Amino acid sequence: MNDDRAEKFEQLDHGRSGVLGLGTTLRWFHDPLAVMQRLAGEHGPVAGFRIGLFPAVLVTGPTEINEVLVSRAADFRRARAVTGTLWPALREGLIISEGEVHRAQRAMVAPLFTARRVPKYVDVMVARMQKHVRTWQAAGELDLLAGVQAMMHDVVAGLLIDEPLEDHLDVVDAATRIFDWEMRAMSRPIVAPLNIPTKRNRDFIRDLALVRDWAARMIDARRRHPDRHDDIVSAMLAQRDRDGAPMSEERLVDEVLNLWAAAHETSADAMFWTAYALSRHPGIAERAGAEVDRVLGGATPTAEDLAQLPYCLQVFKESMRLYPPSPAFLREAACETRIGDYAIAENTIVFIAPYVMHRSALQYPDPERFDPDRFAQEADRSWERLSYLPFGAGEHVCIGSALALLEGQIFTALLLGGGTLRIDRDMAMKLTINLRPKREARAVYVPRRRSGRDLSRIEAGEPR
Ligand code: HEM
Repeated sequence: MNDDRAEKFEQLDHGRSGVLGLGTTLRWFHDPLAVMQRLAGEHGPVAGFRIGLFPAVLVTGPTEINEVLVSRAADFRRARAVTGTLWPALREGLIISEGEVHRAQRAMVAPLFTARRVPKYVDVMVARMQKHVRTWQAAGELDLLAGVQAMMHDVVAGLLIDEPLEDHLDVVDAATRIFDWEMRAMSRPIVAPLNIPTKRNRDFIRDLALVRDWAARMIDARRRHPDRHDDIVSAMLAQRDRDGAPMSEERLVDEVLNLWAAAHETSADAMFWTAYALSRHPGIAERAGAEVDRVLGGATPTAEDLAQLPYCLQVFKESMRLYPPSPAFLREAACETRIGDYAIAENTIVFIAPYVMHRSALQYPDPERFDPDRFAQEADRSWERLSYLPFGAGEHVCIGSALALLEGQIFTALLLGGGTLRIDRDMAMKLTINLRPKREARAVYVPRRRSGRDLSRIEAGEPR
């Protein structure tokens, strides 16, 4: 333990074990979001419970979350249940690596995603998102989750490799199935190990080989012709560590898969919930739409325009408060330690739940209300550092947060530039690894009129 005063901390009650404790475990797999809310309501920011035989703790207070992720992070490692399940797909990339491997890899990749560098990617994001939003407008109706997932594959693949997605559709399909396999594996109590040849497992192994082979070819093409490409894979190839060595071939392939997985799933869910929140709050959509009209006047947004669209960014941030794409993430106590007032035994599973903290009245006045003004530039936002964690914190904090904020702001502007979505019912949420809608969300795209013109007909590049 990194603190030798352990004896003064309370023992955490994990409830009953064995068959008697089965109720919480079953409820957890049925509806983890509800169980988390209940546990935090009954026991406060550090709540003990059990998943099957394993002692677990739910951490939902800002100070206590900060202990786990930042100030006492050395006492907590990635949960082995997660790393074991995800290893075949993600291997030694950033998402599940730890220690020296993680630090070295992060030092190579982080410079590509700084707030100064990411505006370079705006044009790719705009072009690819605009194509999809226009298709929705033309169709008039869509399955919103499928729509944003396709859009974000296009965006993320376009950032990784500067080639048309249409030339790589088999790879996108395989990547989609790999990510689905991961989501499923993470949200089931029992999963058939990969060496059992179920159809799902055989498909997964085949898909993985296809995507890794594709990534290796993309890397090779960029290694042979460094001047022909300007994308993230080329930028990773050009990176050097402290000793001047490049990333190995294996690590590069791992990282392509890691970045694609990390960037795609979370971003697609963030776009889904933003569009959904706007559809349920027409007044806020109207206000953001007026900002878009004033600044863009129907033209395609550029990196310079984004500073003039603060309310679109506020909308996106508030959507990630109420609907954090990563509602809970996992750690495991690497030694005997403590969280808040409680002693924590080695190997205890630790759930960190921004979802619960973001909806707590202790942190946010009227927490269930969708109110982008919480994030207004002139508002007091001193709470943001500790109480708002859609991107996590500490050494594993999201490497793509600056990019994700741009994506969300651009998406909001593009969506509202042409109209707004209408979804006629409240969507229930479910937790996979991410926050997903429980059921299909059919959305109707309603074109908006500005100054007597039908915005859905305004083409890119029209003078403002
Ligand atoms: C709205 C979109 C996004 C959300 C909500 C999000 C959320 C998160 C969270 C909560 C973590 C930390 C998990 C933990 O501590 O266990 C994380 C890590 C990570 N994210 Fe994101 N993310 C988003 C977009 C992106 C994008 C666009 C990229 C790619 C450029 C990305 C790449 C990563 C990577 C590589 C990690 C692992 C970092 C490490 O452990 O060093 N994410 N993300």
